[in-house]
Amino acid sequence: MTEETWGRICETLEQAIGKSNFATWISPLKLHSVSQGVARFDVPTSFVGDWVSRNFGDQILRHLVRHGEPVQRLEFSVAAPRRAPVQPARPPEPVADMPGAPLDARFTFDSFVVGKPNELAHAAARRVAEGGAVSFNPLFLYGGVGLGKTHLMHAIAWDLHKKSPHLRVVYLSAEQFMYRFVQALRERDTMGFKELFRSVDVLMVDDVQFIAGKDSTQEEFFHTFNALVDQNKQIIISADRAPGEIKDLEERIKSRLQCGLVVDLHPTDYELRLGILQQKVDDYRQQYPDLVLADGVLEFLAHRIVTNVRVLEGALTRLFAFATLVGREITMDLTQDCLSDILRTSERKVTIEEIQRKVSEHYNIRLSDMIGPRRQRTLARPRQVAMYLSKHLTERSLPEIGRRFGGRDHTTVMHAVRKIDELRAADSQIEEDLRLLRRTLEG
Ligand SMILES: Nc1ncnc2c1ncn2[C@@H]1O[C@H](COP(=O)(O)OP(=O)(O)OP(=O)(O)O)[C@@H](O)[C@H]1O
Repeated sequence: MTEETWGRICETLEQAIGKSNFATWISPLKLHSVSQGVARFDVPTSFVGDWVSRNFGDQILRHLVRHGEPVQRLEFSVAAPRRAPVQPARPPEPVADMPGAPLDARFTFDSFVVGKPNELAHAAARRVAEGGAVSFNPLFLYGGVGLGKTHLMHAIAWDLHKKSPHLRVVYLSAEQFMYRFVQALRERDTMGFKELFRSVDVLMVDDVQFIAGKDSTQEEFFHTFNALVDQNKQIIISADRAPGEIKDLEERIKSRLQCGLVVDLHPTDYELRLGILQQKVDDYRQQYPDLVLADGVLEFLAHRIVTNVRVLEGALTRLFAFATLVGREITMDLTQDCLSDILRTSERKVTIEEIQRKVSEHYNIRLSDMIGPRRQRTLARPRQVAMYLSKHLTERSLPEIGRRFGGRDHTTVMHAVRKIDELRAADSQIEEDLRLLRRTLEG
């Protein structure tokens, strides 16, 4: 199909669905190809693709057929990443034959919001991005889903590219590493594979937990790792958990991964979520200055969507798209309507029973002692911790919490909460225990 035909179809569509809808949804589509009954379009985001497919798919299909195109199906794929808030000055030239995956232009240090939960990871990433002498090798970033590990790795790569364009910086997922390795095995070119990976200056492998249990890939990864460390080349690794906790990962790899700096990206807190939302809004306003957002909407979202940043971003994108589509200001009502499914699944549903179970596991006491009458310190302290967490992570009242802890009085719960607050300030072990427990419970 020619551009001209698509142009004519667009004119008809614009009349049918109105200027504003057309500008929001159809203009961003780029016809990629029509072949074997499938018309393929590039879209700026998967959200736009889904929306167009659901709301305008039939109309587009009808028009294509009316213009003589034998199309039975439409396909939308994300062509280029969304515009970055601050674009890197110049995208890096891909190094010929390098095995890396492309970098996302949005994932830069400028667009990374720093808060308490990620400040250490951010500082370490910045340090590595400065280049120069390798101070810790590898840098191992870990944390739950969607907390910014990939973002930081890409940011390092962008910065290194900008500062030292000659450096061979390679970013890829552990899955891609395995895929390349299997391909090399199939083509009997493992030497080529080894040479390629050993010639990089900076290697970043994302989601390394993927190679756990995959014996020969682990073996190859281990040798690549050692060869690069011996040459004093920087390695950056990410995973969803600490090296020691990755099941089925060889011990020697675990210990290698622990040799450098291991940093944890903690689950986001309210302030960080709000900061990220504010940054996205500022970014969006550059494109749509007329965006009207009622007071309290961002605070509401930051409070309610605690799962991960990806979900938070998705919620905001949907809200923007919806508001643009219907030409309405983003009010609290619109937010609740439009995001009801996300809000439902993001509700924090920690129960007192869960807290009791996790806390007794953590302190290695019996669950029955959590609610039982015994009062020695080794049992009373975990019980107080569990009461404290029940107060902070559930909506239960003090009397209700007391009842669930073996029928204790609400003043006992109050005392426990106060006691743990005091201990937190004085005893870093308690603070660390609480951090870990919160993380497992909320994660
Ligand atoms: N601190 C932050 N500031 C701005 N954006 C963030 C931040 N943390 C995460 N994000 C955004 O959240 C999304 C998910 O982040 P990312 O892909 O880096 O997560 P991840 O930790 O690699 O997760 P996964 O383990 O699922 O791959 C990205 O769009 C990223 O830009």
